[in-house]
Amino acid sequence: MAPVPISPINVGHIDDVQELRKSGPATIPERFVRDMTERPTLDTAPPSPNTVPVIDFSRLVKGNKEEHKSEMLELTRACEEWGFFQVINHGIDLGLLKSIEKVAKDFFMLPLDEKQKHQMLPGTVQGYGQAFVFSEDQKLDWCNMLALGLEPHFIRVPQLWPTEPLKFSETVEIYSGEVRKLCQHLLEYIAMTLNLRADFFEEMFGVAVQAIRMNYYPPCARPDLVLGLSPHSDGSALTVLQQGKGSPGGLQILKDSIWVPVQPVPNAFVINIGDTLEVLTNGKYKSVEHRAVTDREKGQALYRHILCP
Ligand SMILES: O=C(O)CCC(=O)C(=O)O
Ligand SMILES: [Fe+2]
Repeated sequence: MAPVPISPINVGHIDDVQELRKSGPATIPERFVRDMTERPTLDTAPPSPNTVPVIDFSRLVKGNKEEHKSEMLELTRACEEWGFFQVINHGIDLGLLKSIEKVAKDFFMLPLDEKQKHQMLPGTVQGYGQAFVFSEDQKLDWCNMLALGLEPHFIRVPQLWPTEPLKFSETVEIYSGEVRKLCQHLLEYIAMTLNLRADFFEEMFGVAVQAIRMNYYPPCARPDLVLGLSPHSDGSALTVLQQGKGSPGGLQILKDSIWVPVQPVPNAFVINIGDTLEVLTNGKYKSVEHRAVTDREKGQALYRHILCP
């Protein structure tokens, strides 16, 4: 047993979901079982036109006039009607995408006591564990999380990698730099869809704070009873998600009162508008509620990156 951190918040006993899965895969402890109203319906395929818009980033950057214009219109529609879009042809090296997936997955596959050396303290969102647990009565997510805070100029990645520390830190740092640039460009195009100067947000935010997180949703014998991640909206300006290769999906967004799955597109990033942009645009662009569901057979590691002013 890892030492229980001393904290003024009593969050009760929190089982590690990967360990639960190993010891008694069919038993779902009560704290993970959702109330009827919250349980996911897993078999509802979305009507086909009802899918999250896909933005071809290369057409925004170097498309001809027509291509650029139609992509900008699609971006506007995505921000207004969905609050979510997927970005393809984003220019980030696909090898880097693979590497980040590997380091994330490798971390989650470490023995529990290795991971718990970086245990998250209750009420904080830094380190390994269950984030956002604030009380004993709260239902728990079927998810393990590794949260790494980043600072604007100096990216401080803790040495979390027991065997190859450099590989972990370096990969995360290089990747974060690339994702930051992509976010900045997207914010420029988003500003332009609002008839603002391209550098409007950059000027307003200054050097934005970046935070990164890795989520792992182990397979769950009863995906109908649990949630991988409770419904929420993000407080960020923009959030960037990378769904793992061969991922069973799991991200769902609330659209017209229906939970719509975001079908993974190979090598794409899923981008969503956070509360900050919703407020700044007076609600024209939406920060949409979303959640994650689990899969019976496949686990999924997900890399999440947020940019907040
Ligand atoms: O894991 C997912 O699919 C969603 C993650 C998410 O919404 C978040 O980290 O804020
Ligand atoms: Fe989120």
